[in-house]
Amino acid sequence: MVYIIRLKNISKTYGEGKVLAVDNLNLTVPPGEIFGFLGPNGAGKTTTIKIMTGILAPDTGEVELSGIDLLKEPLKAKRKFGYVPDTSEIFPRLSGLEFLNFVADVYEVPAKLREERIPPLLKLFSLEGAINDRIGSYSHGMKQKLLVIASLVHDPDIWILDEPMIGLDPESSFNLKKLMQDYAARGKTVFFSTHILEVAERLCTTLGIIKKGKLIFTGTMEDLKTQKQEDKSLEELFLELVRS
Ligand SMILES: Nc1ncnc2c1ncn2[C@@H]1O[C@H](COP(=O)(O)OP(=O)(O)OP(=O)(O)O)[C@@H](O)[C@H]1O
Repeated sequence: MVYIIRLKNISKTYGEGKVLAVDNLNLTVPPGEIFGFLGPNGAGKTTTIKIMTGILAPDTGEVELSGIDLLKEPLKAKRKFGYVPDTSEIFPRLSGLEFLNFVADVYEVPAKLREERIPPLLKLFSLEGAINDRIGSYSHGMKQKLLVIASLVHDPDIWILDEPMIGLDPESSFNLKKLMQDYAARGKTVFFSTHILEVAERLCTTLGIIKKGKLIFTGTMEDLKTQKQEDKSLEELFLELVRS
């Protein structure tokens, strides 16, 4: 089996070892999946995503993205993914377009490809009219959409999003979900965290559930129903799992 994302024995503590945020986590994702990462508040989702994207170093363990060891070859591995963080704090003095060009410069995206990729995304998220305005004047949702577009300028193999639907209006949220599906249909991989279980149930091809830093389930919705021997909604099964 070929995996595009592989986390091996990842552990992470905060506060000089007092808080065990991620506890010996193992996770693999094959290409072409839409992987939904679920778990209660404080379960370790953001910490795992920050480790997966090289923002935080794990105490122990290995991260492999597209076959590249993130800890040994960070720059090479970081080219493989686009990342949408759970905060939308971006340079307030830059215009939206300056920010997108800055990101495209970092990833060395040629002008021709920028011209191909950026305008359709601006149109999709209705940002064309604001693209020359300073980011400081944007609403939370507009910043979020700009970050989504920025994460795709280099057309990465892996798209990692932390709580991406928060603050998006219904149309933008719909467009984002469609974009995720189109992306996976091209054989690429989407990994995102969410608390919106209806979205996860409809959109994800694989689910991962984390509780107190441990992965307590990975598989399809069907696998979850089989494991629990119950034909219930994801919401009901999820609550049963995390309460037990
Ligand atoms: N910088 C930090 N310093 C100390 N503890 C932290 C820090 N960041 C996270 N934690 C703790 O680590 C644990 C995991 O947090 P994390 O943010 O990864 O969870 P999460 O699943 O993303 O939660 P949420 O759904 O609320 O966003 C929690 O107990 C949290 O309080």
